[in-house]
Amino acid sequence: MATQRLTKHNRAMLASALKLVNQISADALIILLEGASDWQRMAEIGQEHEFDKPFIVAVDSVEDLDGAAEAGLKPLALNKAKAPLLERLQHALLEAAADELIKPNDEVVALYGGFTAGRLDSISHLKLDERMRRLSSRDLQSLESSVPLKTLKVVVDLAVQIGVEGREGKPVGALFVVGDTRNVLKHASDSGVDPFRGYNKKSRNLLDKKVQEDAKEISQLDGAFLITADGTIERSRQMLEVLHEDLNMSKGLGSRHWAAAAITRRTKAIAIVVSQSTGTVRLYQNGFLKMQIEPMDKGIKWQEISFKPPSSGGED
Ligand SMILES: Nc1ncnc2c1ncn2[C@@H]1O[C@H](COP(=O)(O)OP(=O)(O)OP(=O)(O)O)[C@@H](O)[C@H]1O
Repeated sequence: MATQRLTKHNRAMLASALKLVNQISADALIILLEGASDWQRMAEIGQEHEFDKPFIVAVDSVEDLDGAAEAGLKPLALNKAKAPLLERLQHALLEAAADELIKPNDEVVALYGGFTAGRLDSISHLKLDERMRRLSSRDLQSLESSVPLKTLKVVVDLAVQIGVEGREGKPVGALFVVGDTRNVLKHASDSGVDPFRGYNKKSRNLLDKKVQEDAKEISQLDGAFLITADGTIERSRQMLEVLHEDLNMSKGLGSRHWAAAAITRRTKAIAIVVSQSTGTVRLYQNGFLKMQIEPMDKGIKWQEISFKPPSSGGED
């Protein structure tokens, strides 16, 4: 377990950051830490400054956050231990937005160690822009699907990772069809040996990090993943056979994207596709493109597509 001591220096920096939030009427404080800290003492320093805004503490591992919520802080697990500082900071903001701790256009004060290990030596005043909206789980909620938000977020995050990282230095595409699995199965057939078949449900659940890593490996193979609403991989390597005739798709999208849109037209499933050529993640529902996420350098940006019903012969 990693720790970060609340030294005299770190306490003084925390006090300055809290004062700054109050002085400039910022909306939240986010502290990037190297590990577990004295959460109780931190919360007390907050109280001493009459701090009543979101007090977010971000560390890499969820175990290090034990007791933070109980102390009245807002814990965030980043799982980004080896990433450069800016990426971790960006990720923390994105996660905080996704958890709706901060909002688009909010002003946030960030406290972190930029130069020396163990020392909170830097304070930034950040103005969030509209881009944050793209990360809100509200976008996923607005889909009004019977698939729980938790499952959708996990699959979208996994798809984004596949799009950004690829596999063994090569770009990889993927297709996840989530929910309404009974009906989706009527349009699916094996495209090869399914490596998940025969395993118990627990070892096929995408909420488990290990299973996510397995899915990344298998995404190199042809075909789609069929995921139940609770996140279980019901099948992988599935070829979907669905009629495309009443779909309007952007030019340049190939058969994987057509299959994704088409299956959501015929069933209540949501399809999440990673394009092998661009790393872009697209989410389809009812045959329509509902969300598009572009990979940007190492970070991610969410981009909401405004919903436009197709006109005859037009494009989506
Ligand atoms: N009907 C389908 N069901 C499941 N998977 C499919 C289907 N059609 C294509 N795929 C998968 O998509 C892969 C790429 O196909 P294609 O290049 O036509 O898709 P694309 O939409 O252009 O996607 P990309 O942007 O990733 O290239 C195929 O090798 C196959 O694994």
